[in-house]
Amino acid sequence: MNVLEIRDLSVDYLSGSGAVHAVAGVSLDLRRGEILGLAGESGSGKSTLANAAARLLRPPAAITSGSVVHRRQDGSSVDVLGLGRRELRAFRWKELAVVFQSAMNSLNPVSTVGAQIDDVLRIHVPGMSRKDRAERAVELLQRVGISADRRRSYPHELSGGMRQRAAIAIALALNPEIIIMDEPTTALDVVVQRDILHEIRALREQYGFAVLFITHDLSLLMEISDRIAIMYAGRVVETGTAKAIHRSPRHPYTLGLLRSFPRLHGPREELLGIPGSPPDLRSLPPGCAFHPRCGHAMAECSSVLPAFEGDVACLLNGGRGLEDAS
Ligand SMILES: Nc1ncnc2c1ncn2[C@@H]1O[C@H](COP(=O)(O)OP(=O)(O)OP(=O)(O)O)[C@@H](O)[C@H]1O
Repeated sequence: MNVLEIRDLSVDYLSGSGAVHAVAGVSLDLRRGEILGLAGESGSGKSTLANAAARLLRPPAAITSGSVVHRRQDGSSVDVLGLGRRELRAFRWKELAVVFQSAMNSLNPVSTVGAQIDDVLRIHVPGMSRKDRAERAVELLQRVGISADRRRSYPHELSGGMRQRAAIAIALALNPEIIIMDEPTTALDVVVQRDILHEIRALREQYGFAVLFITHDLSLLMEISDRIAIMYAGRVVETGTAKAIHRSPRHPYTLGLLRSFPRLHGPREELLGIPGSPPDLRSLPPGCAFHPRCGHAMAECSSVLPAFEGDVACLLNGGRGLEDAS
């Protein structure tokens, strides 16, 4: 069952030199309780897509088409793009929370982490006593591996990893069904990063929230995601279980991404990278936007836009993409 359904979503950044089509007709489901990884090179539209789903876009960004629907556990649903300001305030934190790349951007520098959790609880759970809020704050911090006495710390007094944990604790405060994490650990060193990611998985088991997890690092995503969606030039070009994407990527771009990151386990392989650079989103090449960089491109790839069929948008092998990439 889905908890979030994105349908045919398009987002432009309007600028003097023409509209940047950052997200172009994306349809994507986030299933209840899953960790869905969203990967793609810088500029492929991952953050724009996530921010649109969380209603965090600001001008010059404009949603030009599509819908985002949150399906609640009780069977009711929320038209996210149609929410008014007041409804939006209730929706955020309670039903959907976001953790950003830099915890410094999500945390308030002049307030202790305990006070910030308290704020969320005070505003959203009016009947909750001060004592219960304090207890809940301690419980949340402990859940993410921060000791109770740290609740009196200001963000600048914490390490980068601790700040990120604190941001996650705040996101968990109201038990949302959806958490969007935009490169939440990118700024951290690899060991801290992996610790936090494994903790997110453990918390997910406990609380059952679904995560839309964004990073450009596919090998990291493989470790923690149940399913993965790959974006290129504003479109989702492949989706699949982490296992399937790892074993047999169908889109040549996915294969290129896989080969551009060192593996965390297994034999060392030469890193190949993807030749060329992503296209200008103001004027995409005709056909498949990846064709100028694709080692498998056929003549028709430069004129026919591949439809997203099954799990992949690629014209190879009658629309099935790569048959065997191993
Ligand atoms: N405020 C803006 N005005 C104009 N263009 C923008 C703006 N913000 C983002 N873009 C463009 O939209 C495209 C998608 O950006 P987005 O940040 O969503 O990609 P991303 O895949 O999340 O990249 P990254 O991994 O670098 O965050 C990029 O080409 C970017 O330059």
